[in-house]
Amino acid sequence: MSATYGTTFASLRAGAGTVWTDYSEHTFVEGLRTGTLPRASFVHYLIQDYVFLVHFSRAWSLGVVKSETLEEMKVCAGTVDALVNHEMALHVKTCAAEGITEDQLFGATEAFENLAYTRYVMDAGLQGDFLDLMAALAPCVFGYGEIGTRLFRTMATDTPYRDWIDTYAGAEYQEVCTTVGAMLDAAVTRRLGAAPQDSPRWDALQKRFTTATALEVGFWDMGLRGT
Ligand SMILES: Cc1ncc(C[n+]2csc(CCO)c2C)c(N)n1
Repeated sequence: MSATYGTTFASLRAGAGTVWTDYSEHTFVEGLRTGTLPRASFVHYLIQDYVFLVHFSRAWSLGVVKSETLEEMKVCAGTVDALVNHEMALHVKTCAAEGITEDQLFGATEAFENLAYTRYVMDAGLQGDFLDLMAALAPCVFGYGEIGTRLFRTMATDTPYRDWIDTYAGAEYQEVCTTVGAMLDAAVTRRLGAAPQDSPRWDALQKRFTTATALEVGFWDMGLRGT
């Protein structure tokens, strides 16, 4: 499954070891799949995730700044557009049904796990180059792609979280993952050559990816906790 998102992701995913499955098979994810996740946890997660996406849009915008090719720029700019003008709409729609307005979402107080993750990613990009930023962004993009695909195949037919699963399993989002995966492979080859794992930079990139994956685990934990 991960192979369809490119070889860089496949290597980083393998390098993250069990942290990857702690993320992609988290109890929160299992609750979405079976439908047993408490509604309050889901709504709490969505409110936090809205704020998360605001900051991820800023991080992808930094990707435009750090791009070295037009293709990199197009993918980053396209992701900012998709996030700000489309993906956040799922959050707005679901929260509106709970009586929560978009202004309230935008002004929500961030949980520490949320703050830690988004600012870690931003700092990776500010301190490093395009690859440092992409290594920190990658678990989010491909992880949700992988989770969406698996949940779509195995979900309980009556799970109330079908909209969420459909969003990430859908062709539109899967296409985003494929495009970002191809862009990432090209970006890595351009900067590190054909054997990137032999590069002195690889360990640092793997560390960024694994840390961002662990921060995804923390984000699910925060969602489950519901506070
Ligand atoms: C905690 C958390 N992690 C990942 C995603 C998924 N996601 C975040 S930005 C984006 C678009 C491409 O980068 C996608 C799919 C999320 N919503 N919340």
